[in-house]
Amino acid sequence: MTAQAAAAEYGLAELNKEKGIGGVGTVMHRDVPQIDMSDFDNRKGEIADQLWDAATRIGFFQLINHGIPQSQIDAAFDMTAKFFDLPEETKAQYPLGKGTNAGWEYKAQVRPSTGTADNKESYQITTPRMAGLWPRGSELAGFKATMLAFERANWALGMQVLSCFAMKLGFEPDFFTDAHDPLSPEYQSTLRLIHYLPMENAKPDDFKGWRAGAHTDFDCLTLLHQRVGQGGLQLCPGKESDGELAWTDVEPKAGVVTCNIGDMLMRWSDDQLLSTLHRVRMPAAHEYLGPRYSLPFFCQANKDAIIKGPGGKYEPITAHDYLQQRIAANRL
Ligand SMILES: O=C(O)CCC(=O)C(=O)O
Ligand SMILES: [Fe+2]
Repeated sequence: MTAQAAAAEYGLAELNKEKGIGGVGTVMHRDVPQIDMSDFDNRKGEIADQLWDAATRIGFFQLINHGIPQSQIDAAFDMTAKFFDLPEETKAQYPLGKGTNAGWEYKAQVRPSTGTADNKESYQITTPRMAGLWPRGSELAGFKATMLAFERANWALGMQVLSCFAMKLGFEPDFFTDAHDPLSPEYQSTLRLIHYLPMENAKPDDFKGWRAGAHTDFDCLTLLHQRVGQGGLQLCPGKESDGELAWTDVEPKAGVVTCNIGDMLMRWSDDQLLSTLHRVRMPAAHEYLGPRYSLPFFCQANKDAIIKGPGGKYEPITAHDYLQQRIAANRL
């Protein structure tokens, strides 16, 4: 089989797993490990052990003492709310280009698991592709500076986590940092601002959909910022299962950054690190019905990085080819 045919087959297998998982399922409690990142340089061995344990068992973990100041996270959320409050005509000047992960979309992301669009709008920041896509200072002062600084803070934290996985996988400590070099034109890590629409005036039928349908992330590692009181994220390990899926709530907590492994790192680790299925459910009628904001940062290896696991389980593929397959499938 050619490398291309093997890649196509792999992509299809991934997608087939995502079909038929759009059902409601049941809910159960599972522990999401918390990992203390303080004194990172001295405690790196211990932190790497904990990250490895979490990532090989459940694929999700929450970082505490992670070094991104709460004031910076709050400022990013404030700017996010202001951005989505802009008039539609203003936001429409900065549209998401197909397959670029840069710009604004409104109810455009269709998940293979549900076949319908997520009930949200989002704005993607992928730094080399932002020409003409930033709101002007006269439209939203301070937005660009706040978001660029926040993007870089997330990148740095993501690279600390990835350096632990590099160590465990037998790569050089900066192996993933080089593969996510932000100064390269091939850089494709993305900060996404998400606004899930308020449900106060929603019709009963609207509650039947999903804020974000079940999916796994395409990237290596996702760092997710959530607001306390704006829950709804649920995870479900073991996406192979064909019975009814059991989902676990991941409650937003003060001071934590919730992380999950994506498909790219799962492949890069020869399937040792788990990319776990997750979704954002609608609130129930008695719960908080206001808007929900979240800020995921996707560590996606640069386009020219070659994804090749230490044990060679899969054919090498560039991160570009790998991502294009997945983005095309989600029709975004
Ligand atoms: O908004 C959230 O809590 C999760 C978002 C998410 O899973 C994604 O954008 O991939
Ligand atoms: Fe996700």
